[in-house]
Amino acid sequence: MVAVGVIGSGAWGTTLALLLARKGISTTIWDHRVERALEMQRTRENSVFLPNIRFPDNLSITSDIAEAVQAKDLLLLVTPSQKLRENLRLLAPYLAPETLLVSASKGIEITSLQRMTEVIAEELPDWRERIAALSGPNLSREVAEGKPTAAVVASDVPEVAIQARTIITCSTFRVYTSNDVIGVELGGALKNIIAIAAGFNVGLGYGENAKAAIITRGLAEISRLGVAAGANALTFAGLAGIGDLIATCASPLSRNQQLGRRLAEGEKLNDILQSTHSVAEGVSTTQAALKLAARYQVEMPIARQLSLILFEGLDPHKAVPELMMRDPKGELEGFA
Ligand SMILES: NC(=O)c1ccc[n+]([C@@H]2O[C@H](COP(=O)([O-])OP(=O)(O)OC[C@H]3O[C@@H](n4cnc5c(N)ncnc54)[C@H](O)[C@@H]3O)[C@@H](O)[C@H]2O)c1
Ligand SMILES: O=P(O)(O)OC[C@H](O)CO
Repeated sequence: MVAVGVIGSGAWGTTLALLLARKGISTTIWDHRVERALEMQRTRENSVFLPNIRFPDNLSITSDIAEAVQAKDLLLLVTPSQKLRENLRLLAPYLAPETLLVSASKGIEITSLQRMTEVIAEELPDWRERIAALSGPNLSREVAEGKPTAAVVASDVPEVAIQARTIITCSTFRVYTSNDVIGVELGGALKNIIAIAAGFNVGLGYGENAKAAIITRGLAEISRLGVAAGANALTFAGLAGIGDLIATCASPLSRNQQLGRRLAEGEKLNDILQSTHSVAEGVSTTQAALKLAARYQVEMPIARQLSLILFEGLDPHKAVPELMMRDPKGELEGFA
């Protein structure tokens, strides 16, 4: 029988655990805090991130990392991206040689500028050939409620992507495979920057034209950096690219979009971050993306203006005209 461990019990880790358990897979979800694990065991729900969605009986919750990791066919790594490395170090002693490692986190490690699968490969070199990344337009609440959703799992090793797809796919969650790990991971991470910008659009009361411009010019920015980093440009026309941009820029369920809206409405970044347990990956990804953009010498004007607003106090009302009045350009400049 297939057994899966899920490292990280936020909204997405819990949702993926629910999907797998509902499919009949023996699933163990790990929370790094004993008291939260005990509470979920007792109440059989994740009242913080997914209230009123009951856990199936074959979903176990633990704060014992060995129990979550030992004898698993697949481990889903779903921590905030800046916390992945420390968790890999914690789980490494218990990992079986045949376990597949699938990252479902969407971010870039700010200290190393590595994608999540690069962090995994560096920390766990013996599992190099067993790593994959899962991404796509996957707002957790909709997935947990069983609404039809599609995603993509990418690996350098085709059989690994296929094995992961077989384990994760179910009647409400259709998983495609890809061999473009760079594109799938960068699409998922970088769209969070654009989702924050889309939140500004909501908060500032701009309309649908502006939203469409943010999505399409955001896609141009993501694609420029992605291709320079080695991704296949076509990946950004797929689920991990435009697909995820549409979902997060359109839906008020997106935490990154919510953060942008609240900033535009006058709240301070630190106050917003302190007011929530949820991770808005776009904040750290904006910093990481601009460093990568400098490395690859590509322009990311939306990310740059967002960074000035987030970290240097630029007034969003000034940021937008500055963005609009940059040097005129051809639409496809920077691609050829
Ligand atoms: N929520 C979604 O809809 C969704 C969908 C796809 C991908 N993701 C990605 O999944 C990742 C996790 O997001 P989420 O939405 O599940 O989280 P969340 O924002 O709902 O909650 C954060 C989680 O991180 C945990 N955490 C904090 N510090 C930790 C540590 N040191 N070690 C382990 N866990 C720690 C918290 O306990 C909490 O469970 C992010 O990279 C996110 O972008 C989220
Ligand atoms: O809520 P967000 O903004 O972290 O987005 C969640 C998912 O990444 C959507 O695909």
